[in-house]
Amino acid sequence: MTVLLAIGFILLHAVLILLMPTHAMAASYAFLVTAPLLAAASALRRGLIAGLSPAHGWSLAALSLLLWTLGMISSLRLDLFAGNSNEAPGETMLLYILYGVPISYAVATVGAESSSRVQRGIDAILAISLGYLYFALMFSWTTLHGASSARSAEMITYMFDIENAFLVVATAIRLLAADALKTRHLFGVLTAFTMLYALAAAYYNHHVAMDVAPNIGSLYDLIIDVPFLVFVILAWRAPPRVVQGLNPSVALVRFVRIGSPLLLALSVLAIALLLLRQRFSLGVAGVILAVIGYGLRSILSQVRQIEAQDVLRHDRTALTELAFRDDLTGVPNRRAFDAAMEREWRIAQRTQRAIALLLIDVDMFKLFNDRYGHPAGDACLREVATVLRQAVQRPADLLARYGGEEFALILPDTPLAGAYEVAARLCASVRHINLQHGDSPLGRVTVSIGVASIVPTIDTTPQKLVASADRALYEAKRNGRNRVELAV
Ligand SMILES: Nc1nc2c(ncn2[C@@H]2O[C@H](COP(=O)(O)OP(=O)(O)OP(=O)(O)O)[C@@H](O)[C@H]2O)c(=O)[nH]1
Repeated sequence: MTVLLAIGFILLHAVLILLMPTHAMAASYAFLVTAPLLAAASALRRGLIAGLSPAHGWSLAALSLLLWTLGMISSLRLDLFAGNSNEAPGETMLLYILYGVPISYAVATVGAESSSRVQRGIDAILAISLGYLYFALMFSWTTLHGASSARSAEMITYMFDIENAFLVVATAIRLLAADALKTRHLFGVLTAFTMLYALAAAYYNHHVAMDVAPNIGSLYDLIIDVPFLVFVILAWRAPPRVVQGLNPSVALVRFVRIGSPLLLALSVLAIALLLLRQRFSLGVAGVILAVIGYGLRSILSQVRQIEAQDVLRHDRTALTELAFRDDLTGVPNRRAFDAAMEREWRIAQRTQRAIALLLIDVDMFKLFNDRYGHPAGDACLREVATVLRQAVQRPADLLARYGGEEFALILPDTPLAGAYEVAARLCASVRHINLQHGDSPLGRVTVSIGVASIVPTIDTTPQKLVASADRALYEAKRNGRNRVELAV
């Protein structure tokens, strides 16, 4: 439907030029102003549909198109009401040039790394400076009344060529590296538009305006309608399949995401360098601004990267903590026990010092659960863990929940006698909290502890230490519970 309307638009444009030869200029201007206005309206509409981040890009596209429309209106005013005869009046040329600034800003900022306010502020300052430098460069070749010579008019045409080529490359790179469909749609439309516009403008500026038809009102004007109408058609519909199917490589996406904010600084630098010959101090100021803008942006990017790394490191530490901690009791879990045992065993092997292991089991815990319920059982385990943790004194000792109602304590550099002392203290500590247990002979919660200690040799393993402590624990249970037994 939009395609048919666009064809109708062009046909009507042609028919009116042919039917009204005396008013061809006015008739043609009406179409040349309407076409970019329609494109701006369709960009705004798409922005409203797309929502947030790309909306900002669509609004910038609309602003670009409006600036271009103003350029055409300015040309209309001069041609129809001021009897202009110069091809390159400054005001009109400037508006055409400024049209590229919002698109450049969109290329630099949409979906890019510039999410902080300061970064966006720097981008905005650079974009405005870019506009001002364009302005200065433009008025070094022309005045409000027009270019002083054919050479100056030609220079302005080249400036358009450079700007248009730059916009094609910039939008195409963003299209190729857009990972989100909405961003891809935005830059897909902008790439198609800037390409067609660059071709149309180059043909019109170099061939039509210079040689065959210097004034508006010829059939050549239809060429100018085309890019804007294509913009309307593409922005009106949902993204076509070819755009949906693009699948950029992660490396390219990252490169462009990080690099695109630098585009503005580089553009300011390029225009400032061009200005150096005509307006030296302004050119130098532009170069300095570009360098400072680039530097500040890089610093801010690095600050954000370091912040992100800090958050990651913090999260990783928290995750590791979680992975090695028992949820219920807060003491290290079985995984942490295994790692610690491995580590301490190797140290003991190297130093030839004894390593002791205590296996601590809550007595008649099944009956406790049955009588008081599972939640009360959980609370009991938490309390026992707290008491055990408090009773462990050396920093190198590691208390862990071994499984179920069983805890384990690794005591590096501890012979059997010392380990027995610790076990007896733990046993007494649990008894002294006086946690009621109606089905236990003592009427309160107690623990049994099996103790083993080994000086590791070539043919012993940590598993042997665990098995010895386990046998001792079994003995403690068999001998009446609430007691410590040593492995023989
Ligand atoms: N509430 C609670 N109970 C648990 C948890 N883990 C294991 N248990 C229970 O602990 C009980 C252990 O029972 P048993 O292995 O028969 O040992 P016991 O009843 O303590 O008997 P003895 O060890 O011979 O004194 C089982 O009923 C398990 O369901 C836990 O995280 N919370």
